Amino acid sequence: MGCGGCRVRLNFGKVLSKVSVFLTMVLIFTYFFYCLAGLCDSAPRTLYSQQAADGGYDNLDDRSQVLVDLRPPPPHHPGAQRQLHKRTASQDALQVDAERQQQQYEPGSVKETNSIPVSNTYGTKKLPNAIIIGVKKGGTRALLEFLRIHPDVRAFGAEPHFFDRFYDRGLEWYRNLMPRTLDGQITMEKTPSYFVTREAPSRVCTMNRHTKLIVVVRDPVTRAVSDYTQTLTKNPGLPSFQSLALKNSSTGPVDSTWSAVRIGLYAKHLENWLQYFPLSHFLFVSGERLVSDPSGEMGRVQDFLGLKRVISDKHFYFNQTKGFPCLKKPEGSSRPRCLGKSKGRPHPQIPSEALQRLRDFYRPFNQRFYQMTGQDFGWD
Ligand SMILES: Nc1ncnc2c1ncn2[C@@H]1O[C@H](COP(=O)(O)OS(=O)(=O)O)[C@@H](OP(=O)(O)O)[C@H]1O
Repeated sequence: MGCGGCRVRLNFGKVLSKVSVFLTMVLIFTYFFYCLAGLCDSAPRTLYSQQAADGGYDNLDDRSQVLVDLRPPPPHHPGAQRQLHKRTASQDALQVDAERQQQQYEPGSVKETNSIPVSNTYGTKKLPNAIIIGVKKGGTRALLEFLRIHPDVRAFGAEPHFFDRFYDRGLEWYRNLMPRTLDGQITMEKTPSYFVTREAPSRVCTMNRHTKLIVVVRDPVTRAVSDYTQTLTKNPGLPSFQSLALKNSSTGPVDSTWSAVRIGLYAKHLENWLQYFPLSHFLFVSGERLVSDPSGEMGRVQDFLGLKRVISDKHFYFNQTKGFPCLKKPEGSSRPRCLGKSKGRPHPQIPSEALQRLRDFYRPFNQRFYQMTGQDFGWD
């Protein structure tokens, strides 16, 4: 009786173990076929947020690159992944800004759907070696986006405003915003207001006196109108350009205290920078030539940065509708793209007399700027 009961329990146990082996096999095969169907590679999506934290936009189209990038980070970065989640509110805000600015690219008529987000957990975050310090409305976004197609350039997408607004947050905060770079790659950012910020030169110099500085300059009169157009878009009730640029209801002298006018006094701002950096540390990019001959201007920029000339004619096409050069293949995309609507927008009509007054006002400052830089930008 006792033996019989034991045998029954033994048989029951054998059946149970066979069933569990069978169920395990079913589970293994199901998972195997599920993976074969490519449905178990959800990792890239979870890691995408990290890539965003990097400030990079590496939406690679090549699926194999995804697998490469999914390898664990190198051993000298054990905490890299965890660290990426430790973000401050301001970093989040900047990221939103970066994404907004990234949307300044127009995907044309077709929505980008085939790019696969991947993370970049390689490399280290470094302080910038080169900064686009100005000028506002000069063409700084175009320059940065053109540079980003170079494999040896990694740039933070938004404007970090470290040397003017957030200096008290410290260099570590700034460094953390930067994308990761590998040996031989350069780190860049652009914040056009640095050029006109009194404290910026000494602060940049304190960070690294070897920093390369790029200034995109544009005819100060057109630049002022462009600046005004941007403010007008945000604030449609703004007084007329001429009433802001000229004192005494447009009858008096030019009002150089108005920021749209003041920013165009390039020689004055450059004097401040030259107290901390020699001229050899600067490259002055012509905003006009960046539009009329982007590859020519990009050649100069690559030489200045010590980069191989990779960006060339074949990367650009002229978009007739936009009226500007656009990229055939911007970073992270296989589709041609132009900068967004806020770049290259139509300017309001300004009375020619007001424009002439401004032209006359700027002439001596422009001449001085040409002398200082050894370059004639042909604005007169
Ligand atoms: N390729 C291309 N596409 C579109 N726009 C281009 C391009 N190259 C230069 N530009 C000129 O860039 C001007 C905006 O300058 P910034 O990017 O420096 O502006 S900002 O300071 O970052 O707001 C912008 O000024 P507006 O024309 O007044 O909109 C453009 O003239």
